[in-house]
Amino acid sequence: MTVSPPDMTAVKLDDRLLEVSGALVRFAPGRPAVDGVELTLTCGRVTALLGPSGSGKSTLLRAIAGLEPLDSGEIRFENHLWSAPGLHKAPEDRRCGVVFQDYALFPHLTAVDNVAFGLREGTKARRRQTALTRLEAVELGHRAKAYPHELSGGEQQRVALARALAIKPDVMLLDEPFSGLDRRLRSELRGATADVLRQSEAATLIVTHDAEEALELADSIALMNEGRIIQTGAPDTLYMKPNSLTAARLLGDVGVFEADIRDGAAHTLLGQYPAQAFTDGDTALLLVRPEGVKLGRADAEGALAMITQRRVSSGFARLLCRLETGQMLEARASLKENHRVGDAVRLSVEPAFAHLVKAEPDQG
Ligand SMILES: Nc1ncnc2c1ncn2[C@@H]1O[C@H](COP(=O)(O)OP(=O)(O)OP(=O)(O)O)[C@@H](O)[C@H]1O
Repeated sequence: MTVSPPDMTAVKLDDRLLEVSGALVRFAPGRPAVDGVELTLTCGRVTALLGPSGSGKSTLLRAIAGLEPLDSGEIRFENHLWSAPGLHKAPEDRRCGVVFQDYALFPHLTAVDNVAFGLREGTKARRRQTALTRLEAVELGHRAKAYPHELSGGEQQRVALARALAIKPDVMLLDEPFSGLDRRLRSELRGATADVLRQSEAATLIVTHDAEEALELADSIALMNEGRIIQTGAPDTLYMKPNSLTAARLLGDVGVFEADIRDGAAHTLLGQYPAQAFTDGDTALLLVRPEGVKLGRADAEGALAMITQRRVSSGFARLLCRLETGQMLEARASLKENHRVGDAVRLSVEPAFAHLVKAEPDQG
């Protein structure tokens, strides 16, 4: 049997980190825009920064790029200090590639000249050749001579990506890079963009407020709320095991049920669930993802409910069900199943899609 040698490149990339610790940015009295953020980005990996509007995502990205000074905390790349109070490495010395929401292409330069703009080394002809290679990497070599206004939104996005990658950055920062594109194009570009970014071996941070986008393209997701990172982890872990109701809601629809912890189990309207991490008397919430809700006939086991709404989504039906207590729970069903509004059903939940979290005073 042949044993492959260890992949030294991967090991080396994993060791190249951008580390944000205790980062705080304050624009005005009151809650800071970025409030003590801890975040690590790894070279060769794509991290999505997901959070609601105003949660501080762009400010954090700008602080990493060197466009916003820190009031406290620090930012280091490979242990070299980039930012700290009173210390600020200039943006052009950080080897950060940045793609802004509006792409910020120069309208008077062709695609290839836009990409060549940031290159400093070599003759003009050499820089153009490098720019062309970068454009080809995003499958736009054939549009090299086009001006931005002659390019579609998706093509402009790829020119901006090629331009940011042209300097072979250590860190790539993208602020809502797909937001100006229609839904179909957005989904097409996501996968391709993530592949290009991984191949670039930069540590990548993509800011988004679209959960589907974050789940689809990232190796890891950092959830941001009110200036803080509230949870980080692999997409599926975060989706299935959020650490709070806020984290769960940032990633998608979730049903919420009070859970009474007794004898090591969580007692809920939807049955009992193991609750090893809790002690008797705790108040917890059972969070249920719609994909895990099973619908049985009215004479089956489970909580009795009535379907109050049926909506067709891409590839499945969303069924809104009202339990006897008046609580609502969303379920997903195949389009071929003949569920109708007014049908009585029994609801049960696949344990893998149910997750207990601590109840917080402001949650409900
Ligand atoms: N230059 C600035 N001066 C004053 N306040 C600012 C400035 N930039 C951002 N803020 C405030 O800081 C907070 C965080 O803003 P930020 O743009 O980082 O959020 P965001 O999560 O990126 O939001 P969105 O998704 O809407 O872009 C907001 O309350 C915003 O109003």
